[in-house]
Amino acid sequence: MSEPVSSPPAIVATKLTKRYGSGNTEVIAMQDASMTVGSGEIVALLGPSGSGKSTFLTAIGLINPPNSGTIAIGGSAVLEGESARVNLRSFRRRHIGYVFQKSNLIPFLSAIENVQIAMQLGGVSKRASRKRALELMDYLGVADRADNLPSMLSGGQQQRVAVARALANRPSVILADEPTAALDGHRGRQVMELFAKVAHEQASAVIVVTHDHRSLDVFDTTYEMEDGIITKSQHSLTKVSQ
Ligand SMILES: Nc1ncnc2c1ncn2[C@@H]1O[C@H](COP(=O)(O)OP(=O)(O)OP(=O)(O)O)[C@@H](O)[C@H]1O
Repeated sequence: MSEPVSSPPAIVATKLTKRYGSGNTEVIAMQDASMTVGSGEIVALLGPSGSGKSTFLTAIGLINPPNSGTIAIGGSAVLEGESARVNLRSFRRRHIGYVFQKSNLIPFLSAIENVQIAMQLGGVSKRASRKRALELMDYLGVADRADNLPSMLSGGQQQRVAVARALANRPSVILADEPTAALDGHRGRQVMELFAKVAHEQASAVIVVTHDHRSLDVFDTTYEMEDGIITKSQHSLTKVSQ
């Protein structure tokens, strides 16, 4: 009998290093940062302000390449240092859902159009994209604001629309940078639980940068970042060994 073929981890980041500036103003924002995330795994990345969390996440999101190190997604080498091995824009659109600290919605499109456009750019019809957008917005409690412009929504509502947009294409990788900062405790918890559900049910790999220690129980693994260096935290070691 043949052995089952095991699929490669969804994300393998190896020894990522990023410097900003040079000479006196040089900052090493990330140093030899490595992380492997499996399909269906949800990971928290904690750490003080300025420790390099956004630098790491934007590197994995193919937005802000590292100076050195490699990133493989779904078993394919995508970035080797600053060199792209794929067309980053189309790869990002197909495989990565990103939630920024600020919602970054397109101001002249309605909330639902902001979610739909992510799907329509990939060839999904207007009708099908509207149906999925409404389902996601309903789940996130913003369906009643579907036809409003972002400027008519609260910060928390805008962020929930941004989460719906990130999930729209069922990406294999979801990256979220403090997605619950603008939400109250209850909504924040719901969003974290939604990410966990998406990870476990759609087999997406999810990395969430968070300061919210109240929701750490939803994560499979927890990493900490300090002065650009990433380590696996005791919390996740305890959880794995339970
Ligand atoms: N574009 C940039 N130019 C110069 N330095 C930068 C730039 N972006 C980030 N840095 C520096 O790199 C370091 C890491 O920043 P980063 O934003 O990754 O940290 P962070 O952990 O995400 O912080 P926060 O929790 O406050 O968002 C900091 O010292 C920051 O000042």
